Amino acid sequence: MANELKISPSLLSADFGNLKADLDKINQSEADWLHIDIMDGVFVPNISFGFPVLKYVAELCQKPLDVHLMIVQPEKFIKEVKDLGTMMMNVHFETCPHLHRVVQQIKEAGMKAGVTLNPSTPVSMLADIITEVDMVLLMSVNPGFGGQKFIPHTLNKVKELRELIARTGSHALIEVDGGVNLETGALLADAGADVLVAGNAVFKAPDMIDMIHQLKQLKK
Ligand SMILES: O=C(CO)[C@@H](O)[C@H](O)COP(=O)(O)O
Ligand SMILES: [Co+2]
Repeated sequence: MANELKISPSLLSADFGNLKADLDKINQSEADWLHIDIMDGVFVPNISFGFPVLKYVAELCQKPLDVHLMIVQPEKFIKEVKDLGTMMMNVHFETCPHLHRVVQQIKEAGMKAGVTLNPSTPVSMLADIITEVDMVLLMSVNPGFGGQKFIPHTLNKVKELRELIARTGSHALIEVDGGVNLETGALLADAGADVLVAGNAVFKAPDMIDMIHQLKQLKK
């Protein structure tokens, strides 16, 4: 269904001692994508996983990969991201002084291009690029860690972005990342989000597959 809410579980909250078991569950679930957070300890105060580990994840995961790069100069890694078989490459607005060029490079490499905004970056900063991007990823926490509390102002940003997309005829999807659970997810779906990223809510749930099913039921 074109209008269905998409769910992208965030690998950062997986059990890395049992990664294969968690990925098997994702494969069996109604998850639409797998969200992968790459951090460099420079743009954000944390380091996550690199390409040797992700190569293994990509081999095991049957869902399209939604890669979120929290690194400086993300354009240096377009080839490595593409080689994982990535569907959507998300770069941060705050790390790309030449954002238009980076978006074109991602698309030329054969991936969809997403642009991510930190909580303090206004939606209006995307006015001149919105028709070029496939997705906008709104951070609803400050990036760097899973398990943080949802920032409610994100709901206003989703509505504002929905208006910008309608006004410009952009086809961009709206994805939201950080502190998403059944409660905040319902509010986001209502505000107009297309894709919800959920880390702790999915991977720490007693029944991951059922939690993904419940998130999928939230209506846009
Ligand atoms: O990009 C990030 C954090 O920087 C996210 O993708 C988190 O991994 C989401 O985790 P939860 O807030 O849903 O636990
Ligand atoms: Co993320």
